[in-house]
Amino acid sequence: MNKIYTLNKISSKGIKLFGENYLVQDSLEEADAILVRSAKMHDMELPVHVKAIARAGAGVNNIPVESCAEKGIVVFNTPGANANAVKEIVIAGLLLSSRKIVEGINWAGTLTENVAKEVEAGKSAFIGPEILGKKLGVIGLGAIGVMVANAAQALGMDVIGYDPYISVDAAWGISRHIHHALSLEEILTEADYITIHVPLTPTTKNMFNDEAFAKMKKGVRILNFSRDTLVDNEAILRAIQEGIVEKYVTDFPVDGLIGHPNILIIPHLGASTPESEENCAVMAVKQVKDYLENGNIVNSVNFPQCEMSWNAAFRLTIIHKNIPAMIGKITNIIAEEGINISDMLNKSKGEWAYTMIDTDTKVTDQNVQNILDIDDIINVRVLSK
Ligand SMILES: NC(=O)c1ccc[n+]([C@@H]2O[C@H](COP(=O)([O-])OP(=O)(O)OC[C@H]3O[C@@H](n4cnc5c(N)ncnc54)[C@H](O)[C@@H]3O)[C@@H](O)[C@H]2O)c1
Ligand SMILES: O=C(O)[C@H](O)COP(=O)(O)O
Repeated sequence: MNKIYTLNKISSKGIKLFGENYLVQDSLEEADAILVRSAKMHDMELPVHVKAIARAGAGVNNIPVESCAEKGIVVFNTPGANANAVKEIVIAGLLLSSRKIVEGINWAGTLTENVAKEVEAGKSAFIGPEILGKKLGVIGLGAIGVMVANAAQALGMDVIGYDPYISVDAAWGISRHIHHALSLEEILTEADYITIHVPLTPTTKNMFNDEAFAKMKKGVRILNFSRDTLVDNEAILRAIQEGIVEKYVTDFPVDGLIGHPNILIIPHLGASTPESEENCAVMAVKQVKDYLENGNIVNSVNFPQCEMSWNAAFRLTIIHKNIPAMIGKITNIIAEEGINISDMLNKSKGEWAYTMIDTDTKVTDQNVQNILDIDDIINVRVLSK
């Protein structure tokens, strides 16, 4: 029986897919895998029985990805599974940043008498420009950025996108009407609206700082549905004060920004639709099951994509450092006991590698230990059909 610890509430549509050989629990005790959304895991002790963590969502900055790799814990996410939900809220954010809809609704809610007359007399305080024909800069053209760029272009915006690491799949999906910016500077200096869709990493942290705001057009509207600290909050407050930023729409409430008239704060609702919660849960559960049962790795952020059809009786999966002569050392141990390898796959990602070896005869416990004893082997699992 595999045990799964759910650190956040995960859609039941996904949980049901585990089936009867799994126990889904709200404790870490003997857990083989953890399902998580935004819960912070950096201070968690992860015991040796944890083999996998699946983030039902995109951002993995809440998970200690590198130290998990060192412990042989495979971390998964669910690329694209919530992208449409985020695209829709970003389009709403674009309109809210422009038209004073929230401000107008709040004001109308305060009226008590002669409401129709008061509305007509007071509504001119809530004028805001149309987005048609305005220039939108999209930073990060991944699953979300591409969808946002295409949707904004379909609404009549002039869209420029910037992503120096764009994937081939994302490039295929982008409308030919989107202008490809060759530098971040181009977006910062030209756009009337800027939306940011990059992961939070040490290099993207505070990407929007004083220097970046100084390059922007006066009256620019900024949308941040990616992560709080991509934007330096002190710097954006200064940019608002100086009249550079007209409106900041963010999905990340933090101290110091609440209640500011030029800032609209949404309580991290980007992925909060039934559809995306289900998509993320289903994808996360399928990936964890496939890893625990078959050893396949799909959509990991710390280990390589590694999938192999399984026709033999046994499978060894080995997590190790990506260094020379490792395969030879492992296969020598298996060959010593006269076992034939019927299929094998080895892939690497950065400093980590993963090897799958299928055999019809079970590798003895002693030889599994001998493999484990090789320097830079992190863990070995023996799976049987
Ligand atoms: N508000 C929400 O609820 C919500 C929901 C989903 C995702 N997110 C956030 O949005 C981020 C993006 O999600 P996604 O699904 O599009 O991820 P993704 O991995 O598909 O796309 C990210 C893109 O950013 C690009 N990129 C990385 N560094 C860059 C840089 N310095 N300049 C320009 N481009 C850069 C990458 O090449 C990639 O194409 C996530 O990491 C997460 O933090 C928020
Ligand atoms: O990175 C993500 O997928 C989003 O920030 C969604 O977070 P959530 O699953 O906590 O809503």
